Amino acid sequence: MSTTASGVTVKLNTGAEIPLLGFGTVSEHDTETFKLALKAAILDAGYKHIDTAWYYNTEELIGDVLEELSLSNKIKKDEIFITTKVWPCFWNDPETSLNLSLKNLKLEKVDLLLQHWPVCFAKIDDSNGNRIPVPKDSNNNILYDKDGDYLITYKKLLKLKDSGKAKAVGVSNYTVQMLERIIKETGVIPACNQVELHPHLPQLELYNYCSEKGIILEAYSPFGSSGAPNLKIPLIIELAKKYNVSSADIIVNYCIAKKIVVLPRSSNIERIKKGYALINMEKSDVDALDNYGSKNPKRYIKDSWGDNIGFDHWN
Ligand SMILES: NC(=O)C1=CN([C@@H]2O[C@H](COP(=O)(O)OP(=O)(O)OC[C@H]3O[C@@H](n4cnc5c(N)ncnc54)[C@H](OP(=O)(O)O)[C@@H]3O)[C@@H](O)[C@H]2O)C=CC1
Ligand SMILES: O=C1O[C@H](CO)[C@@H](O)[C@@H]1O
Repeated sequence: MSTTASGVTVKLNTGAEIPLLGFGTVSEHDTETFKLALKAAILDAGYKHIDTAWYYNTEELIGDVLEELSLSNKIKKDEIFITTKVWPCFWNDPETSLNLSLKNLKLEKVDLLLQHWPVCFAKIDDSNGNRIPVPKDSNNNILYDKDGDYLITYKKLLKLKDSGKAKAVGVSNYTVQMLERIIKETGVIPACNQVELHPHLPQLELYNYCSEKGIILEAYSPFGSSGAPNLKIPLIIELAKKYNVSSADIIVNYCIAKKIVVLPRSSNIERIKKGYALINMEKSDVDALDNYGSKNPKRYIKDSWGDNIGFDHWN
């Protein structure tokens, strides 16, 4: 067993290993800060998994860093597990989205391709021919495609897997009901479902369903997103004292103990270099964290298109 969180893996239903710790790549910073953070994550903290998306506008920077590190023989590109995602404005042509991502990333294939949200936006290009990520009318209302269906996107993703450009395909922001529908209609179980998940939102019903079906759950916004509010939860601070680690280590290990892929983000080089300690968290502590979040569920990512999915806990 590895002694650092970056070395622990779990098997996808394709048979491929996925590292349980992945580097989140939403960025609120300039391009140089982002690249330095990513280099520290790979070279100092030993990250072997990067989570990105066409929507984040960081794919090209990731591609540059991977190219630089591989040309200087510091890494081999195929040692790093790469996930990218198809945004809802590409719901009906995910191949276009994947091709753009591969060009940005300077790769021939990705390890995992996810449908980013089970919603379908209208396809509108700007005057330069670039797809508008979130199309809106003059009243600022999002324009959905009335003929859209997330099942169509999933079926097209399965074809992309057959083409070899995506080694595995999965979904993101799916409910149990949505998973049941795509599995019933296609007979194919997605490799993973990436959702908001942390001790304030343990998603136990989804966790039990995915465990039973062999779908790997991935936890986004583990720290509660910008400002990391989850690090201040009293129970987490208490457990950090008990194990003599940081609050961030407790959240990462809560996920690892449950075999949930965890995707923290940071731009702070010192923090990134430190990585996350791997601890043997007692089951009673994992259960206590589950219990905390089940009693006080809190969702931090409240994108308005989530309304269409029927997410609860918008408090
Ligand atoms: N599929 C989807 O729809 C979604 C996927 N994601 C994925 O999940 C990733 C992570 O989620 P995200 O919402 O970005 O946020 P996180 O929950 O990872 O939190 C990021 C924040 O935590 C801070 N932080 C990190 N470590 C520490 C620490 N040790 N002490 C104090 N503060 C800390 C960071 O600040 P600092 O930079 O200063 O360290 C930053 O402000 C994304 O980057 C993306 O890859 C996210 C949202 C939706
Ligand atoms: O993946 C995602 O990141 C953004 C910002 O958190 C969110 O809108 C999207 O689902």
